[in-house]
Amino acid sequence: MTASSPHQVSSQANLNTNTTVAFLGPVNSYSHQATKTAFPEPEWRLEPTGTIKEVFDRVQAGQAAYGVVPFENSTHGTVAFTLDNLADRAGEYAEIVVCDEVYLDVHHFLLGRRRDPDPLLRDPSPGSASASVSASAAPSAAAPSSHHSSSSSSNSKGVPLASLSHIRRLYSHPQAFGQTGAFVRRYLAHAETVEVSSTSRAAELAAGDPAGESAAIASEWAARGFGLDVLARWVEDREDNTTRFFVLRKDGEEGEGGRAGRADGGEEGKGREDEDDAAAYSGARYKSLVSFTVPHRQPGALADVLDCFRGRGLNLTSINSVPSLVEPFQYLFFVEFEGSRLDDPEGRVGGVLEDLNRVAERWRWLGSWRNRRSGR
Ligand SMILES: O=C(O)C(=O)C[C@]1(C(=O)O)C=C[C@@H](O)C=C1
Repeated sequence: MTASSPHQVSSQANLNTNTTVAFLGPVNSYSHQATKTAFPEPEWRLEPTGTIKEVFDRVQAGQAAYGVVPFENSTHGTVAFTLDNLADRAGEYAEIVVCDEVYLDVHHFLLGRRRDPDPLLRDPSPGSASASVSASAAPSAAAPSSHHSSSSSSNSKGVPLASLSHIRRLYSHPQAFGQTGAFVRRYLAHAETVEVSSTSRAAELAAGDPAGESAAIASEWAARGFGLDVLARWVEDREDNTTRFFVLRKDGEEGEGGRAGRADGGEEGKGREDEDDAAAYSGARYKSLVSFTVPHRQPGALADVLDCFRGRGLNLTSINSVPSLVEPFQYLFFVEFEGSRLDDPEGRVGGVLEDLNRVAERWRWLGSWRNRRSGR
C-alpha cells in the first residue's frame, strides 16, 4: 500500500506546537496508514480514537491539533460517518475546517486463523506475491478471480490462500465490505457478516476468537499487528481502489508549522505550485468545501446555487447530500470545488461565497486546501 505524493510536515516547523493527530483506530487501520503518511512519527504524536466522531471531538476540543478522517472511496463512495459529522447539525464542530487531503491505495486482506492442519495453505506471509492456491481451497475457488488481472504474479490476488469453510463470522468496516463485495459473495457466503467501527477493530475481534472461526477484512499491517494469518490478499473488487482522507483542524489555527499554512501558499507548497503553473486556472491547485441548504419548496433552488459556481468558472469536484434532520426528506448539500478562499487572486471564490449569501438559505465554508491530485 502506498499513499500518493507524501506531503510531510517538517519537524522543525512544529517545535512548540501541539503535535497530536487523532485518527480512527485501533492502530493498523487504513486511517492510521494515511495519518502516518502525512504526519510522520516521532515528530507527531498519533492518537487512535474509537470512532470518526471522536476525531472531530478531539480536534474541536483542542486535544488534537489535527484529525484525519476518511472522506470517500473510489469504489464505494462517500464515508457516511464523516459526512454526518461535517454536516454538524448540532453545532458541535463550529470551528472545524478541512485543511488538507491524503490519498491512499487500499488493498484489503482476509485475515483469520488457518485450519490446522490446512493442506491447502501455500504462503501465508502478508504481502507475499508468490502464494498460490489449490483449486479446491475454498468453495468455488476453482474459478479464476474475475476482478483482477491474470498475470502470474497476480494469481494469488483475490482468491483464498487457505480453506475458508471453518469461517463463521466475518468482521469489517461497512466501507471495506462495500469494496470487497465480489470476494465475500463468492467465497464467504456461508459466513455471517458483522459491521464494526474500523478494519483494525475487525482484526482485533477476529484475533480474539478462541475458536478461530472469525475472520476480518483489514489491512496487511493488521495481520502483523494482531498476529493473524493471511487467508487471502487483495480481495478488493477493483485494483485501483483508493480512499481519500481529509485532514481537519480548527479554523484560524494554521500558525507556523500548521498544514493549512501550506494550503494558502506556504513554503512547502512551492515546488508543487511551479509544477502546476501550466494549469489553465490557478485555482485547480486547491480545493474548497462548502455546505448549504436551499429553500426546499422553491423550484430550481439547488440549480441556482450550482449556477453560481458555473458563473464564476469554478470546477466542481464532488457533490453530496445528507438528510437535514430538520424535516423528513429535506437535505443539506456539500459542494467541493477547485479554488481557495485563502489564495484567490481573481476573486472567484470570494465572489461565489457572496453569491451563496444571495441564493442559499444557509451556508458554511468548510475549508480550502491543496489539491493533492491536481492535473489528473
Ligand atoms: O476501517 C479502517 O481501517 C478505516 O480507516 C476506515 C475506512 C473508511 O471508512 O473508508 C478507511 C479506508 C478504507 O476505505 C476502509 C475503511
